[in-house]
Amino acid sequence: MHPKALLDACSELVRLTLKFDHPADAIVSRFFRDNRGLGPRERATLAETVYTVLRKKLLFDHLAPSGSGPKERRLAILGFYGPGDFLRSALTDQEKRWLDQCEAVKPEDLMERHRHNLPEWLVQPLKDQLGAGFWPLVENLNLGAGLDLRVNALKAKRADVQKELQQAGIKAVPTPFSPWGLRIAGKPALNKNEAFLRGDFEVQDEGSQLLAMLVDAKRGEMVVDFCAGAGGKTLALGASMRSTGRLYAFDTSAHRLDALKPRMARSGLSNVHPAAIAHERDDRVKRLTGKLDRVLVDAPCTGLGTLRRNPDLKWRQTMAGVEEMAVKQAAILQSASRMVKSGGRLVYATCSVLPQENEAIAEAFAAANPDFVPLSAGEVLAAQKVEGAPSLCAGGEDGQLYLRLWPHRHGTDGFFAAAWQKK
Ligand SMILES: C[S@@+](CC[C@H](N)C(=O)[O-])C[C@H]1O[C@@H](n2cnc3c(N)ncnc32)[C@H](O)[C@@H]1O
Repeated sequence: MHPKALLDACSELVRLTLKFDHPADAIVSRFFRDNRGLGPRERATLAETVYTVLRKKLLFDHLAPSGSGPKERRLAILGFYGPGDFLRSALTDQEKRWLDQCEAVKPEDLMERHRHNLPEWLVQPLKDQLGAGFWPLVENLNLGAGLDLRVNALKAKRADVQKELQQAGIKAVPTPFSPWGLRIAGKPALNKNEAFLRGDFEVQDEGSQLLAMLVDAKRGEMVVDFCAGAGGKTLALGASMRSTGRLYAFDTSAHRLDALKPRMARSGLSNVHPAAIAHERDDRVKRLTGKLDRVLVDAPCTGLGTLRRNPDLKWRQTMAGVEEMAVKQAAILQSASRMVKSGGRLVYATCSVLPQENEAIAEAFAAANPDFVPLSAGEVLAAQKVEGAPSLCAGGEDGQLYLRLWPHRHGTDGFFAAAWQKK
């Protein structure tokens, strides 16, 4: 594609994304579906340009007014993903001079907001938690996320999958904490890979794998994945149960559960029972009162732990939205907890980094439910020989009560999890 045409396409995609009426990944996928002639390189340029604009929106909004032409074009020029001379061949002389000026701006001369590119309401909660770690997080969020795989322990060994990928020209290294994880450099297409089609692995962030380890579902047990969605964690739980026992995958979205079905077929699991529920107090839930060995509540959340891959979320969420979400999270956790049997385990998890969705929910639940005894996430993971388990945790007297993962510290998305045992 000619550089000018590619820049025009980038500008159009930036324009569509900045309406914020749908998630950026959905808008990008739709754009690709509508423009089937785009090659892999052009797609990469388009997607990365849009994601850079979303990541650095405050800075680019600050620089854009000094240029001319449609705003989305100026933003696409600033965020363009690709060689500088390729981009410059699409620009007018005036645009080239403007871009030179923008590139000459030194970070130290910028205001703080133009360096962190975060909405104000999100800055303080992050600074309060991270102190000096705030800026390393900011830098990490700009790098984008890697690609992690979870090897399906039911079907394959990690070393064998690693070798097979290597033979297919894909370099993968074991993840540092999860015994099932492989981390891949770049973003190779995997959906036609033979090992993938055989069900030997799934794409899953190492953080999600660690959540499944915290649940530690065993052979023959009765387990519920309460907010199963497309079943990422369901599949990990099913494999750790070695496809025995009974694993219910509940979700209010039948549409999301539908996406679990082909994954289940590949995985070889025969113990998974997906079921759409109307809400968290559904009759299905009531019928299982006191019957479950393990219940995972992977609660709906703001997703602010996934900003590396979903940078639009910081512009699509608000503090009012967080508060609304917290009410829902508390209600789901309370209702799901009724299914746990005496001696059983309850795990509450989010992919958010905000205490309002995490510690606050866990603390309020613990205070209202003295029959649930908090478990130390650090101890649960150390018992499964997760290396450096305490470094993955925070909270409680010994700093090991909750699983608390951060992109800049652990190379995963941001995750929180709390676990309890029912008396
Ligand atoms: C964080 S996502 C789950 C991701 C999934 N566990 C995975 O690993 O791929 C949260 C899910 O909660 C579901 N949900 C929202 N409200 C719910 C409710 N009241 N009861 C059960 N599920 C709910 C959403 O449809 C969404 O799929």
